[in-house]
Amino acid sequence: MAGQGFFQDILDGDVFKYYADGEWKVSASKKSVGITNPSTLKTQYKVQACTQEEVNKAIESAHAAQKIWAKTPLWKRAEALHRFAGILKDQKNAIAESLVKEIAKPQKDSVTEVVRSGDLISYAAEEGIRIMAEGKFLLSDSFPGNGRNKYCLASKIPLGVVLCIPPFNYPVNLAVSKIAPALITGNAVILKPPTQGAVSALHMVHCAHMAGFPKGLLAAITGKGSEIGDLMTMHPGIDCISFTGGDTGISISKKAGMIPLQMELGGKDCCIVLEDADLELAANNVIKGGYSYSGQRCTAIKVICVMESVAEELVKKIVEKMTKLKVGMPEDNCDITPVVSESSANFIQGLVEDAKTKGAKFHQEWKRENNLIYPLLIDNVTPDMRIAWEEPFGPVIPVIRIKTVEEGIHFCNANNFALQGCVFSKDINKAILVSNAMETGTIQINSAPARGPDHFPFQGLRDSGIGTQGVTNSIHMMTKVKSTVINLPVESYSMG
Ligand SMILES: NC(=O)C1=CN([C@@H]2O[C@H](COP(=O)(O)OP(=O)(O)OC[C@H]3O[C@@H](n4cnc5c(N)ncnc54)[C@H](OP(=O)(O)O)[C@@H]3O)[C@@H](O)[C@H]2O)C=CC1
Ligand SMILES: O=C(O)[C@H](O)COP(=O)(O)O
Repeated sequence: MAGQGFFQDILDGDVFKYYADGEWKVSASKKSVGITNPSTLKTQYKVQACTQEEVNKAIESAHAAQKIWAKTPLWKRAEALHRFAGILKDQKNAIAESLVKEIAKPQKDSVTEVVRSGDLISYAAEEGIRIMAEGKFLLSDSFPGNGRNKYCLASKIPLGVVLCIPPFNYPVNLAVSKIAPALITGNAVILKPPTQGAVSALHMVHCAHMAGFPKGLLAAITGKGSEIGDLMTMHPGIDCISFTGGDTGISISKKAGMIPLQMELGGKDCCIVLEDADLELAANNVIKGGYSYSGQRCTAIKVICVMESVAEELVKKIVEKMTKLKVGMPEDNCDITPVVSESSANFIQGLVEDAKTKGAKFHQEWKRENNLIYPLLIDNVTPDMRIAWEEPFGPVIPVIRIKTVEEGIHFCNANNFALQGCVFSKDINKAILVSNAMETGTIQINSAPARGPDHFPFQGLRDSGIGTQGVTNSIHMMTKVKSTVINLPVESYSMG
């Protein structure tokens, strides 16, 4: 049960506390925010609705703690992160339970998310030591007109306080993907968990608490993003924002000050299937890459552009494999579980109805039971249909039949989103040419799009984000350069 046993300190009655100054606290607001279980439609958990004063205080404490943390030896920082990772993985089943109940993630995927998060933390600890231990030594006479009378020692230093805002679909993994790089580089962290996913995130934070970080270094402030989000993203005490989510990120980028931003937003990942593709492989990847977690992944396949000569055969294979998808509840490890909210389900339904009205071919009947949407493959999709361009974030995939490869590349590049994509072909040379033409952050050749493994660079272009994630890139992004120049009275080689 959430908030029990190892986690008993984080619960106050039926409301989970927020975390600041190294303690679990009850907000002065005396208000809470309900978290609806997507499967039961009932309030599953409640979290504190924190106040502006509590936001201000947490950021103030974070700055104080960060000064001390920045002076903590790198190996000690790494040790604390390894402890955090170990405790988190020990608690994988308890945290998985809250993931199942607040975001309807299948139980097996929920456990995987927690284990993957522990691995990411440990990797960040080691990668961070290597990166932060290295600086740069420059000689002045390497630039024309200069003698060798200046030695420049350049090193990486922390930014200060990093605001980490993860989304509902990975409230643990996409939180630690921000928190771990921030901490190993000597920053403090303010975490604003997604409302749906907040309890899982708070359980993760308790593992960090038990690992023994300095008081105030990490805070978890709960409350609706629409209510306290601006307070945090526009706060003068925030030195960096790392955000993953929807187009909220675009509005945040317009409000934030002169600070480094790392934004990973939506995606419309295009799957181009060429005539020489291994269609069995392609079909298997559409199933795995398009329908897992009910398509609620920014890297999910969101449109298939298949050469018309092989379209019938590919569609037949996909449709047949779709019949094997288990539809039901996350507790039963079903493949297709309820989407995160009624509003999301309604949005998906809107896209489907639009496609129906405009003449798309449905290979399955539309079926919805509350937030549970049965998987659909919508064929003969044309550019006038919304689903050709918009991100359903649900178990619904459009198929566009193309006559030329260029048509597929056009669909990929004409979309506002540009996160990932994939191309299936047995000819690696052809696949590389197509990959190079697809203007997205990542292209997978002969496999479905995916963010993992988590040390790979991961970036969105256009409306899919700014900056690059992936452990190494996040570490670099959460630092700035400090130069110390030693000025010699004469050229350093004057003697001898
Ligand atoms: N790129 C990706 O990996 C993901 C993309 N998405 C896209 O986003 C859409 C909506 O998903 P959702 O998770 O609701 O995404 P949102 O962008 O609405 O929320 C993402 C995070 O931002 C917070 N937030 C909301 N408003 C503000 C604000 N004004 N200032 C600061 N933080 C804020 C949310 O908190 P709160 O929950 O309290 O609102 C949540 O923690 C999806 O349909 C999908 O298209 C969603 C998830 C992952
Ligand atoms: O934001 C998301 O949805 C995730 O970055 C996708 O990660 P995954 O490819 O590992 O599911």
